Amino acid sequence: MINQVYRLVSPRQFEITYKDKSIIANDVVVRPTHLSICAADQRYYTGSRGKEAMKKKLPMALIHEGVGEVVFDPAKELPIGTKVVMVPNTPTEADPYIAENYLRTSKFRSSGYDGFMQDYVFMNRNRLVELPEELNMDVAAFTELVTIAVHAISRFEHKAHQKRDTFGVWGDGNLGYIACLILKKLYPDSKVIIFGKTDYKLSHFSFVDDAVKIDEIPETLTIDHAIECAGGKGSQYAIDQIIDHINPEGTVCLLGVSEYPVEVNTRMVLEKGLTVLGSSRSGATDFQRTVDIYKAYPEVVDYLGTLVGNVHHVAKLGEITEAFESDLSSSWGKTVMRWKI
Ligand SMILES: NC(=O)C1=CN([C@@H]2O[C@H](COP(=O)(O)OP(=O)(O)OC[C@H]3O[C@@H](n4cnc5c(N)ncnc54)[C@H](OP(=O)(O)O)[C@@H]3O)[C@@H](O)[C@H]2O)C=CC1
Ligand SMILES: O=C(CO)[C@H](O)[C@H](O)COP(=O)(O)O
Ligand SMILES: [Zn+2]
Repeated sequence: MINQVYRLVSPRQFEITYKDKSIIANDVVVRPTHLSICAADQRYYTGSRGKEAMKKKLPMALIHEGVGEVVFDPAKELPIGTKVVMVPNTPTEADPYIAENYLRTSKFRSSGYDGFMQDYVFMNRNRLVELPEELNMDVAAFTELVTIAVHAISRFEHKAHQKRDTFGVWGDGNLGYIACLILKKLYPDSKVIIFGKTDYKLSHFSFVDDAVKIDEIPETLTIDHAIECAGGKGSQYAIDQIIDHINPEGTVCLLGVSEYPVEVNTRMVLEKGLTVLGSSRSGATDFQRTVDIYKAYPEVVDYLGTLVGNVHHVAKLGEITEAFESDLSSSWGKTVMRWKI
């Protein structure tokens, strides 16, 4: 069959490519229904990802956050119409010590390999996690971003000491919101504090124990562990504040992506004996754990609904551009594309 793939060819310019795909292979064929735009997609779309990466990775279909419906399963295990979340990471080997998303051989969709902006996506069945039938699909669209927080917290659980009375999360955007929400569900007795820049954004974090503006942090405020979700230039400032306010032997989870290296006060990292734990992307087990969380705590899905920002009906190429442009000018939440193309 001929599959249409919607690729970014240069900043702000998408083109359609036609790819011949065999449906006799073992792959399950999924029709994407709801896609969501990540900050990483925007760095490619706007060209801010850096010349070298742009040259190396384009042309490429963007989007690694998405859900869809099964249209064909050669093994007939998944009924047609089954709702699934698609795992963008594709490992090519297994390792007993290194998780699939850290293997240098793994392929990650929309970072060098075609993402989900296609008519049909062909996937190994171990890259699909079944979703509850009644799930809000606008929310489900950005499940991958939820898995990022779940993955980082899973790593934290294995590596951090057991005193977990107070968590600090830096970054009053999408990932910060999700990290606070998952922490509050998994550690209901712990205090979760969000540190951000903007009152209007902080007002959305209704479930946290405290919301603090980063220029008004009391000197005496301390936390046991921290998650940094600021990214970009904000990362450096956030890491500095985390190091100032974290208790000795705490764990600092770094999630924000910066295009340029940031400076870290290593002297205080040493003096306080901190563990700095970087996390990137996620794997199939994180997707399963995330869907299990949705099932165990349906209210999590309701809270995630607060993050649904602009919802776009996308039926033609120009409407993809409209969705990306409106995402750039939106101050809160995720942009979802209902994929009708
Ligand atoms: N590690 C991983 O696998 C993943 C990493 N990411 C990365 O995480 C980062 C956040 O993503 P996302 O939440 O979607 O982006 P958002 O832009 O929605 O959130 C970032 C928020 O942090 C705020 N901020 C900036 N500087 C600081 C600071 N010093 N202290 C506290 N808050 C600050 C920003 O405010 P303002 O806009 O006003 O500057 C913004 O509200 C990005 O870099 C993204 O690429 C995303 C997905 C996966
Ligand atoms: O968003 C992400 C995962 O959800 C990662 O930040 C993204 O994969 C980083 O990739 P790139 O190197 O292409 O920016
Ligand atoms: Zn992403």
